[in-house]
Amino acid sequence: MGSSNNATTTKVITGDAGYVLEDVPHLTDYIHQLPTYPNQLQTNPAYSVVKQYFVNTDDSVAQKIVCHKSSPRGTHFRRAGPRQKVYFESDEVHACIVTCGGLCPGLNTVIREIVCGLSYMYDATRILGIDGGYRGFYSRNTIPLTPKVVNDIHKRGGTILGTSRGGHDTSKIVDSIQDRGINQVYIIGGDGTQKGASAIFEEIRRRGLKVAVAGIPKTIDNDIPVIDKSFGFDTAVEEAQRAINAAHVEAISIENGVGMVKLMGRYSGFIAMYATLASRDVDCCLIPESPFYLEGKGGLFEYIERCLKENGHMVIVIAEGAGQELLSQSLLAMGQDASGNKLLQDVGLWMSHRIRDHFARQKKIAINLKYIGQRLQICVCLFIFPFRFGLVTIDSKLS
Ligand SMILES: Nc1ncnc2c1ncn2[C@@H]1O[C@H](COP(=O)(O)OP(=O)(O)OP(=O)(O)O)[C@@H](O)[C@H]1O
Ligand SMILES: O=P(O)(O)OC[C@H]1O[C@](O)(CO)[C@@H](O)[C@@H]1O
Repeated sequence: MGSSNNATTTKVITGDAGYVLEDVPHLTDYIHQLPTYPNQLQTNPAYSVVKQYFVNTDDSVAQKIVCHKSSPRGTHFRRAGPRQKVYFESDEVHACIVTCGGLCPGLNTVIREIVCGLSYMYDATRILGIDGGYRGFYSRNTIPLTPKVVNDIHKRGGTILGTSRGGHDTSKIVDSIQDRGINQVYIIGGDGTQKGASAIFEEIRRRGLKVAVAGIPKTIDNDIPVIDKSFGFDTAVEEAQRAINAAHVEAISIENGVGMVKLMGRYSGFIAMYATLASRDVDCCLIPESPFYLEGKGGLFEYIERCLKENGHMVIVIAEGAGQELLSQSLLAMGQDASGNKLLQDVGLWMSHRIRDHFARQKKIAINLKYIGQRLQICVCLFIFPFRFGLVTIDSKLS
């Protein structure tokens, strides 16, 4: 097998029949002859009885499930999970957890499982919470975390650690990690957060520190191809259906009722699509991936007219990133948030006005449109997926 390291942290390892492993960086890349220790779970009856509990060091997961017999084996990623050998002894572990970016159901459950997993499975006793996202590393006091502290947090929404956008100062963050003697950093957040995590790891590598960095992907949108499902997505879809139900009730209760629901989804429409498919009350689902237009043949207005003539009511779901290109340039100039993300217009509200105006001008059908601009009530937590996320990450980081 050949291997190459580029300037960033991606390690690409190639093998027979076009096998490609896009690997994650590891402490051993820059600290050679790092001692290993037997994973103590091997002697724990709860885990040792489970056949194949431990992940083989060379296990990888294929990016694409479907392949042709003559096509190359394609890109693979390293499989997460517990290894037989670990690089940290229990009493050596000094971990910290930080949450960054927007909220997502299940954040507290992930925090809880990391703390309980490290404590009960690996006997770690020093775990800190970083207050208020990345900037909390250098501007706030830390929060000591124990199983007792996190016992009930999965019943609460949001993140007990707080979160923020912006404020990523790599050098100050790594200074803080170094000064506090932290050697495992668990970072929960979206794509911006993971870019930040990568920058932190690069600085740690540059300083030659024995500090493991674990990025735990948080996307309520479920838009990461490699994982089956991201935590919070199911909750979001369930909540979305409640909004759709409300819109449906509004629509069927009045002549030519149109219920319009805006759902989360800046760049991807998975929440909108799944909620639509589950509900069966939605007549039209607009998502960022699929362009559409309003006027003329095949346009949205024509479709609304047809639905109302056929059924007397209709429900429209729109993901918040859909149709942004239809808004005028002056409306689009909304600026950026502290992390540099483009701020979006309320496309649902804009669309509601356009639909009302169109039918008022046309004078053929008197529509009654109710708009539900649903910002998810992020107070519901998931149990199953966050639980698994927490554990797999700990196991992978120790090894
Ligand atoms: N390219 C980058 N390099 C370093 N840090 C970054 C980068 N992009 C974003 N960050 C930092 O990551 C944190 C979170 O980023 P951001 O606000 O974009 O949320 P996110 O992780 O993408 O989550 P969400 O999906 O909720 O938007 C911020 O503190 C931001 O400063
Ligand atoms: O309102 P905020 O904080 O910008 O974040 C909302 C957006 O974040 C995302 O979840 C992306 O992570 C979008 O789908 C969502 O619309």
